[in-house]
Parts: sequence; C-alpha cells; structure tokens
Amino acid sequence: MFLADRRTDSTFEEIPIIDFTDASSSDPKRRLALAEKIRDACINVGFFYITNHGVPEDTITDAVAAGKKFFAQPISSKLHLDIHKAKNFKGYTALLGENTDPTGRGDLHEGFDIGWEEQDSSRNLDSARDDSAMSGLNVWPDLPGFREPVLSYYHSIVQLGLRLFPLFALALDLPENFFEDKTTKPAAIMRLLHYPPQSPTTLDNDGVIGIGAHTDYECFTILWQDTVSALQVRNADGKWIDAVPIPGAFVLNIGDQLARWTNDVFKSTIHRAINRSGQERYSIPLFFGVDYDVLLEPIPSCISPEMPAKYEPVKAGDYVQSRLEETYAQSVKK
Ligand SMILES: O=C(O)CCC(=O)C(=O)O
Ligand SMILES: [Fe+2]
Repeated sequence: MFLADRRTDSTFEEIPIIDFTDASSSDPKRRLALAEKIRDACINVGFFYITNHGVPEDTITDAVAAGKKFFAQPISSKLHLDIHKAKNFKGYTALLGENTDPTGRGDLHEGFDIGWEEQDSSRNLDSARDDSAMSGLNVWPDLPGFREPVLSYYHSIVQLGLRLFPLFALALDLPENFFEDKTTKPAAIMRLLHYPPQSPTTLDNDGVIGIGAHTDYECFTILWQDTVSALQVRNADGKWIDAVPIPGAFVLNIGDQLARWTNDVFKSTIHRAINRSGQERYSIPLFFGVDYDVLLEPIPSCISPEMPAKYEPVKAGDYVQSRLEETYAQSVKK
C-alpha cells in the first residue's frame, strides 16, 4: 500500500505511548514492529511518548538541575548571553523575548539555546562546524557545574535521535539506513526552558502564554518535561489534548521538515504550552534535523496521482534558517 493513501485528517484524543526497547533488538522483525507503531503515531497524531529509551536518569536530573541554577541567576547575568546579540541563534532568551505565535503578544518562558559542540573540550576545534544557521560556537555562562551536565545530556539525546532515524526509515518503507548518509553532522538544537506559572484564570486570548501555538521546524523533537502539565497538542478538530507528563518518558513529535519530506503523510502537529499549575515548569526540547545540505524532496511512496507533491524541494539548512529568521523577526514587538 502506498503511504500516500494513508494520509489522513482523522483526529485523536490520546497521545500513544511507545516502548523503545526493541529499537536495539537484533531481530529485524521486532525493529519493524516498533517502526510500524511509530508510523501509526506519526500518521495519526504526529506526537508520541517513548519509554525505555535508555537515557540514564542521572544524566537528565543533572542537566535539569544545571538549567534551574542558570535561570535562578539575576537577569543581568543572563542577558550577557542575549540570543539577539548572537547571529547564530545561541544563548539566552528572556521572558517575552519570543513570540512563537504571531497572533500572540510574547511567550511566557525564558530559554537557553545551544547547538553542536564536542563533549570533550580538547576536541573543540571542530565545534564551530559548518551547520548553516546555527554554525559557530555556543555561548556559555560563567557558572560552575553548568556546561558539563548540559552537554552530557545533549549528547545522550543526540545518540537517542540517531537511533530514531532508522525507525523512521522503516516506517516510511525505506531502507533502514536511508538517513545514515544524511545525518553525518545532524542538526541538533537544544533549548533549556523555564515557564513561570501564569494566572489560572488567564484567558488564551490575552495573547501571552508559555509558548504560543506553533509547529517545530526540524525533522523531529525529543522533549523532556518535568511533572508540571502544560504542553497541549491540537487535534484535527481544533481541540487541545494535554500531553500529560509521564515520568521517565520523553515526548516525541514530528517537525515540518519530516512533514514536507513525507508530503504530510507524517503530521507536524500544532502545539503550545500554558503553565497554569502555580508552580515553576522546566522542559528541554532538542530539535533534530538532517545535515543542512540535504535536499528535502518528497519520498516517492508519499506521492500519488490523488496526493501530488505539496511542497517544493528545499535544502534543510535553508529551510530552518528562513523559519528561524521569521520567528526572531516577529519577536519582541514591545
Ligand atoms: O515546553 C514544552 O513543553 C514545549 C516546547 C516547544 O514546543 C518548543 O520549544 O518548540
Ligand atoms: Fe514546539
């Protein structure tokens, strides 16, 4: 069956939970069975949780603790690293410094963004590698015990991301190694995010929420979220479904690059975050893409006479750069 025939507008009420154990199975049938679950989730929802992903709990806890320490600093220390001063979209974004949904008035979160960097600083000559919009060195705060745990988490998630590509390939009826030569220096942008609580009675339409409704730009996103529920995913009927935190699980979602590549057979689903819990909320998304020089052109099984190609081929890096510039051009209309 052509994948194009499986493109659907059907709606969903729940986000599937997928056990990742078989990702490393030596049995191709088990890997394929897992890929089929991922395929269903990508076609119907565009979001799923993964459990048993193998990322050590300490790696997560240490990075989260580092993030909390960073955000607890005075604003003047954080603004030294203002993302608007850097040309390569790295550094600190203050509260309301972004406006993800152009109809909104700013996002009620602060963030810290990093891109590729070797864990081992002695190998860092290569860290300013050429990955287009994000190329150039990371900026780091002068905060002991920050860089190491943050980078260590970053590399664990990059490894997890690299294990997902073969499964996406199988899910798309492609050879398992389809993405291998396209992910030699994968785009991986990570953000530490902090959402202060907002009033429980705030209406959606006052224009300020944790992060406005949007889709992600890259191929997929791996998100860690704490126990505070705030993330919501919009179904085809326009209803917001809570992506309730599941301890030990990551949330995975498809981004616009993979949606383009699959002619929207895989969904890049709109989502937002509103923290009405009364507590601080922290999350860490890592946006995963292919090498920036890879051309995104529709996968043949995703086009058919009834479902012709919807998008022009575009280079991954050019696409991400244009989306990032759009977002930052819209931000801070104070
Ligand atoms: O913090 C979250 O739960 C979602 C973050 C998000 O959607 C993003 O940064 O693109
Ligand atoms: Fe997002």
